[in-house]
Amino acid sequence: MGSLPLIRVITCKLATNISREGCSFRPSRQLRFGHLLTRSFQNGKLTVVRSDKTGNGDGFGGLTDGSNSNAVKEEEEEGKEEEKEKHGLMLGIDRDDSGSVIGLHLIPPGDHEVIDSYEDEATDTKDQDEGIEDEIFQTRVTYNIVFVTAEAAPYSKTGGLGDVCGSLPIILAGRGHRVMVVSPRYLHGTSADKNFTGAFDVDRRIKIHCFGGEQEIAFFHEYREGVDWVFVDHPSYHRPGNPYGDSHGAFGDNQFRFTLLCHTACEAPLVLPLGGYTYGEKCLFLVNDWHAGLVPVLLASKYRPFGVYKDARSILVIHNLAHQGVEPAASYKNLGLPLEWYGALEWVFPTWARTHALDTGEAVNILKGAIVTADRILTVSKGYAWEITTVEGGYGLNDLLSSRRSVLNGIVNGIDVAEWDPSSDEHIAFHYSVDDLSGKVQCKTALQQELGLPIRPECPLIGFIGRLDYQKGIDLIRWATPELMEDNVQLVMLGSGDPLYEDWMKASETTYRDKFRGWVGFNVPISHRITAGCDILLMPSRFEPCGLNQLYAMRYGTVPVVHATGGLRDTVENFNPYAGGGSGEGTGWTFSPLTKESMLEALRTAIMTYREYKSTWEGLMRRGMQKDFTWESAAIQYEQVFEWASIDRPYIT
Ligand SMILES: Nc1ncnc2c1ncn2[C@@H]1O[C@H](COP(=O)(O)OP(=O)(O)O[C@H]2O[C@H](CO)[C@@H](O)[C@H](O)[C@H]2O)[C@@H](O)[C@H]1O
Repeated sequence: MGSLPLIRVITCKLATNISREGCSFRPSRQLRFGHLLTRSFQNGKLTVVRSDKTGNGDGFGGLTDGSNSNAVKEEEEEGKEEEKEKHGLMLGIDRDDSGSVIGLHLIPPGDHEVIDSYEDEATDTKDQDEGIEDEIFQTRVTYNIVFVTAEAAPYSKTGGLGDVCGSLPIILAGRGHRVMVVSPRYLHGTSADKNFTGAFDVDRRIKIHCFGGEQEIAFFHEYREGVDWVFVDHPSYHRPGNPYGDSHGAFGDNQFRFTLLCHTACEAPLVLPLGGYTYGEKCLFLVNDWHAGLVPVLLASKYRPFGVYKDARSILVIHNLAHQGVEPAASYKNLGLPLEWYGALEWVFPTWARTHALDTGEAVNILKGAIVTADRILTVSKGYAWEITTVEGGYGLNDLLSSRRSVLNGIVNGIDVAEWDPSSDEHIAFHYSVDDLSGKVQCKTALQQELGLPIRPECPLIGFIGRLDYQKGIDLIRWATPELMEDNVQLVMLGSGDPLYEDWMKASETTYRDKFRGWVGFNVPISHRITAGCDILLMPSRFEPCGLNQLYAMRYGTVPVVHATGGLRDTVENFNPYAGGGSGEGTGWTFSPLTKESMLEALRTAIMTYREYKSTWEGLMRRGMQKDFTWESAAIQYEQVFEWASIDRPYIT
């Protein structure tokens, strides 16, 4: 679990049920969504198949290239039976004139060429993990992909969800898929509204029935970087604040607002003729966090019983399990779901979590609904994929997630390496690269000057960027600051969120006038300048599904000091000064347990290294800068999951 084991889709024993992490591999009419695929593996263990029998490329698993195999040489014929034994048989799909599947047929072994095959099945997770990361796909299977998300940068962003849904779709589109992103058209009455000026009303209206009424929805659309950005327009998205709330807290009608998003996202592929053609029913929904969580429930309960979306699949992507979309049980009737599907969302809090004697603990939980109906589940790192199956990290959903372990994987996020590039970043005054680091110290002094700190190029400058939230371990920073400020260091923090910590940051500026700056607010240019100007980035997250700031930091030669959890542990390699023949290995420091003491100890080790071992420090910077955090490798892994999703039958038929 948590890994992405290689799938043997190319040749299979006709006995059909090939076990893949407990899943059955069954021939079904939903075998494939797209067209053709060829693939190769670097480590020489790949089976590549080609067949011309199916004409339309419908080899089982979709691994055909239509090249001629009729002229199979005689010697090859002789080996057919042996080959059959060794590699199994292939199934092709028979279609009628309309393209509907009417049956399956065997493709004789000679009609597909096995260039090489798995000799040894990976016997443990590690082997399997290494396998998928070594794969080089030449993607020819293309999918119609529909991202459903509460935010997508640059249109809307409050955190990492916006980053991911703003960049992964573009990468997937660049790899040949047809990609639509469905997200609300937020208008907050601020300058951020101009982000939507490139999107135009497509003059298509639909009515959504929920919350005891009928809601009219309009669609805005922008085609940019190969992606159809579709914005759901409704008055409830037009208000001051951010996508989820304002200075008074979360909006009270978020369940309504995101119910609208989900219903609309299900309609969009059917009704929007983008570029002249709808996406149609055969699409793959990427459902991000609880806001989009009703999509798989709707597919199963509202559409499939009427024969719609039979060939669609849904993949739930969990960016943060702490937010689940829990509301009183009575709100179920508002969601536009059939009554008999209540059990999918039903959630009963344990007795200790109930707030008063009459509290029955009954609620609806949208993320739970998605977990029990989605075809597959992804999280944003392997470490987090495991953590959410544990009592400590599962936020009450660990048992359910464990029960779906066979379809649960973790893929570490990539980053937008064009936006986050120290050699060309438009937000920083000086540029630098791994070959010439000289601009970094200039970025540091520029940052000190901008923030009104004493300009001290030799002074270790520590940064923090993120939501001021329990998740981010902000309380630990607060408790450690008095001790940290006794050292000869500077600390700059950028964030917004819990007013308690916003006030503390402001007050600390006065207390530690020459050493501390706290920028309260959400400011992307400043986040770039802190990332470039600091020497150390501190991330004491209590849990961190992936974390992007440590990735940005490493790309900018800023050494991360992080709590060893989730994606932070997966991406930051703890510094080992003795490895590499004494030159050291690693890209930062990972500390554990999550205590003030262990955080300070890691920070002090980093500060000492910065001060006293300049070349070692440069080695740390360079190794981080040279890491590959591009979306490409993540996209390849996503495609593998798409393939698995399309091969399996819908989880709920
Ligand atoms: N005040 C501010 N001003 C400007 N920019 C700010 C900012 N506060 C945060 N940001 C930016 O927002 C993003 C935060 O991304 P993270 O991945 O660190 O956290 P988040 O918890 O939001 O995301 C969740 O989803 C992502 C994506 O999957 C996971 O990586 C993560 O672990 C999970 O918690 C970064 O781009 C950061 O620079």
